[in-house]
Amino acid sequence: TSGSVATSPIDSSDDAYSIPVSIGTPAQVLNLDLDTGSSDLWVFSSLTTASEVNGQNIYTPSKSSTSKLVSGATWKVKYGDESTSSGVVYTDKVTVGGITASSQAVEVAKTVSASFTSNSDIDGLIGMGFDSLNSAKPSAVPTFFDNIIGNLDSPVFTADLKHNKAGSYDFGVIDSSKYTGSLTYVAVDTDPGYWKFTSSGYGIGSAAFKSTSVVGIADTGTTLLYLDTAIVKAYYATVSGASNSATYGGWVFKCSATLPNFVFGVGSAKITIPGSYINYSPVTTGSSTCFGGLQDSTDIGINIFGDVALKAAFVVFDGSDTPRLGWASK
Ligand SMILES: CC(C)(C)S(=O)(=O)N[C@@H](Cc1ccccc1)C(=O)N[C@@H](Cc1c[nH]c[nH+]1)C(=O)N[C@@H](CC1CCCCC1)C(O)(O)C(F)(F)C(=O)NCCN1CCOCC1
Repeated sequence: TSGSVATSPIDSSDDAYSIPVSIGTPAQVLNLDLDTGSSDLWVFSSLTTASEVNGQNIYTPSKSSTSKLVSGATWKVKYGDESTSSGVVYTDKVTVGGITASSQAVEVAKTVSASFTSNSDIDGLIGMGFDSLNSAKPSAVPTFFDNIIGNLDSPVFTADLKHNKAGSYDFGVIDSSKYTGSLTYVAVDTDPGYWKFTSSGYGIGSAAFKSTSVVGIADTGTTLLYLDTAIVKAYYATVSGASNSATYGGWVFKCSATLPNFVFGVGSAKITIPGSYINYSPVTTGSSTCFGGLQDSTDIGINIFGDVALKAAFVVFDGSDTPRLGWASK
């Protein structure tokens, strides 16, 4: 089997990309953030503290004839941006892009942190990282991808994220109409559970490409591109008036600045991020100071090829026995 689901940016800054997910019988449709940087499928629910729900769609297990409580199971996740959620676990029928996992662990939130409450565009997450990152106790529960992979024509899902318009996630098929040229594959290190790979270098604008190994994760759940200090400094050295602002917690520049393209290498292939993608957004609405889409990864401790990078490419997440990532331009 194979399937495809449209994914849309939740806002004009492409802060995150959500997909409609059907849960239960009859179907309850929630908009979940497909996140390759984590491995919990969790949802706002009828069990979520009422004061912490603000406009999100909720999953009500008691209204589903196929829901089952997983006795004694609990979960708790904390994300890089310090947001948290926790609760209990049900199993239920989950369908994404026409593909159904008949008994998917659905982690039902009893409590969520303020940043989730304030984001009415996201009703939860569907983690597509490796199972080692799953937070359920006393034992981890499989991801949606893990549950369907055996039924897929090919053990893959692909990401075709776009700037300010709908893209798609496909499951079980690599649609060659969605990219140009050929796919270049790189190995994935699944420790500790991210889609971690080594980029072969970078180029700034028309400057010569610098061959150097850059280890990072392909993370659909992270908005920006986070790389080593040296690369980030070299990039913003070409942007007159750019500075690393303590006030705004990162590199900023005049919104009118012309930004050079940023190229990253994957094996012998090169992915070009248009300079315009590196103008993330004004630091506050209406400001003429803009925050960069490329930021320093030092405080994170790992380089992250987030949506700013991913939306410049077509990416194959290959979950075969030897996991790998395929990259192509588009
Ligand atoms: C808010 C913002 C200025 C636009 S942002 O650029 O910070 N964007 C957020 C995502 C977002 C978009 C829209 C609204 C709200 C939040 C962002 O990029 N957050 C990253 C920032 C980060 C990463 N690392 C350090 N900082 C993050 O936490 N991403 C996680 C998913 C997010 C969580 C908040 C809600 C949206 C989805 C993530 O899963 O991709 C992750 F990989 F970064 C992460 O935290 N993975 C957690 C893995 N743990 C390891 C231990 O076992 C449990 C799982």
